[in-house]
Amino acid sequence: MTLECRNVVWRADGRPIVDGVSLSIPKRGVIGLVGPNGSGKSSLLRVLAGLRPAHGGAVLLDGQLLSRMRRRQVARSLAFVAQHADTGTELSAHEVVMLGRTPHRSAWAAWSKTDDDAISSALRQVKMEHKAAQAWSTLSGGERQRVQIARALAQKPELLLLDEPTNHLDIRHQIDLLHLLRNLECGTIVALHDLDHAAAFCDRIAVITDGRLIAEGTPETVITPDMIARVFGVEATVHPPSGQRRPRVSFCL
Ligand SMILES: Nc1ncnc2c1ncn2[C@@H]1O[C@H](COP(=O)(O)OP(=O)(O)OP(=O)(O)O)[C@@H](O)[C@H]1O
Repeated sequence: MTLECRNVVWRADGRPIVDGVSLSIPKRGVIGLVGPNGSGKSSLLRVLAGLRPAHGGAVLLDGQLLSRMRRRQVARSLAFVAQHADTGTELSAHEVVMLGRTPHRSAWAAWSKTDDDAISSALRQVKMEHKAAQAWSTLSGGERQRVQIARALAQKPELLLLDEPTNHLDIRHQIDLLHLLRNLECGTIVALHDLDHAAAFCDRIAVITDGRLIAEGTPETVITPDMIARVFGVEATVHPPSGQRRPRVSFCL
């Protein structure tokens, strides 16, 4: 299954926030979406997830217009983890992850072993089994983030869209999560601020600024001093650590 947007435009208050973006998310591999604050990353991900209707262009899921598909059908294929995902405060962590099974269940179906296995596996993947019974409202920011990722994994998506999933996580959990994403058997697009993480874990990098996609390619071709200066206005050098291929950024502070 692939997700593709063609010349997509999304406006707010008449202003183009996503401005003619064309991008393909293949069925395997991780695309890192990078760009400055307010450049349109979250807006693009929401349009790709079908949560905001595009004002121009088209979003296609396996060649079909996403806007014509039923929400449930979309949710069986595609999971989205928002930047500040919240949920009912009365729920436990386990119950939040159970929500991920909703697209696969009918209202009258009994809870199945497949559902249970998907939830246990998702909690295990984000290392949150030990907190499964704890109330959502009492979890830390990083724990909530990991539970939301488990909810998306329990959905068993073929495509996963994540908006800055590492932003509440300590460095150990950031690295664990990025390894996890890289090893998933689904196509993934992930908005990231850390250029080194994007370079180290993503197969391709898409750069967005002022709502426009200005570069897309392998980390080696995209993460360059010129791009960093042009897009972020920061001077940097870029070298792979010895014996490695992927770029590593040093900012001139
Ligand atoms: N519903 C809306 N109404 C008005 N402006 C909006 C709306 N949604 C987004 N914007 C504006 O669009 C721009 C892009 O926002 P978006 O959240 O997509 O950026 P981002 O690249 O994800 O930023 P960040 O890195 O800070 O999370 C911002 O200037 C934001 O204020």
